Amino acid sequence: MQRPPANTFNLEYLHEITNSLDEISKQKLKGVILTSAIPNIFSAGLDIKEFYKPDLQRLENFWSSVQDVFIKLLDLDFATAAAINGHAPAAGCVLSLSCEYRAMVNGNYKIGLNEAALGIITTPWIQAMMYQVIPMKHTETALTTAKLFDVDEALQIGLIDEIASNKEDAINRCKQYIRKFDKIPLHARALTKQRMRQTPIKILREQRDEDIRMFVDVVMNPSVQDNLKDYVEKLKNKKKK
Ligand SMILES: CCCCCCCCCCCC/C=C/CC(=O)SCCNC(=O)CCNC(=O)[C@H](O)C(C)(C)COP(=O)(O)OP(=O)(O)OC[C@H]1O[C@@H](n2cnc3c(N)ncnc32)[C@H](O)[C@@H]1OP(=O)(O)O
Repeated sequence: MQRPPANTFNLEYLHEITNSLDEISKQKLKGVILTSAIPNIFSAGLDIKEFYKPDLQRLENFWSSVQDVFIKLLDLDFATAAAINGHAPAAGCVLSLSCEYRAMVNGNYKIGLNEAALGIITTPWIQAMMYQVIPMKHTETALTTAKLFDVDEALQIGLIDEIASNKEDAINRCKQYIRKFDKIPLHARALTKQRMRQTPIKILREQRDEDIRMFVDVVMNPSVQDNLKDYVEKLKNKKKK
């Protein structure tokens, strides 16, 4: 990913990603490794500008595109791994959770789902995605407290699989993970993966329209807009301090 300054996902970038995923899903690949070309930030999540004072039609398109990317990522037949070379809050964390394996570079980085702090509620398919990776009890506490974990904590609860010393090491660990499937028939691997991951996809497919309506309602709520205003200001003012 290379969308400076923080690899955030806006509508146009989500479309680009959708096209890339469509393209790579036609190829016979062994696996894909997601990482960031931006030092110290894997992804800062969804672009907050998309939901602060939004245009309604664009907001609906935006959330629909988020849903598309999520389904396409989870549905990829081949192995997916994340070399997390920096902060991975919110959708950055979801992106890594949608992969089968995660190696995170050691450093003063945070990973987790902090939506509640912004007044946004995590949707059931994201919750399901998270409790497929870490136990339900940890998921509930993490989501309700908007917890961002440091690297050691993330390893301890299983949010990441390994700690790497740097980006190259993280990528090599991802490659080693993907090589584990060299001798496994592709079809059997793909179907097993699909079945293991069907819960979040099923939840989302069954309620896509309702999910968009709920997201729009939450985002347009005046108190959420007030929260977002403060949050955007805080991010802007960080550099001035
Ligand atoms: C393959 C792709 C798939 C993608 C989608 C998958 C499906 C996902 C679905 C899941 C949906 C779940 C819902 C998620 C909701 C969200 O994601 S809301 C976003 C929440 N994000 C945050 O709260 C993170 C906010 N940012 C930070 O905390 C920090 O920026 C950082 C810790 C990440 C990095 O800190 P630092 O290195 O000090 O950089 P900064 O100076 O803070 O930031 C640099 C630059 O980026 C701007 N920025 C940062 N984050 C965002 C953001 N989320 N949106 C918009 N802009 C952001 C920040 O303002 C700075 O801008 P300037 O340089 O000042 O212009």
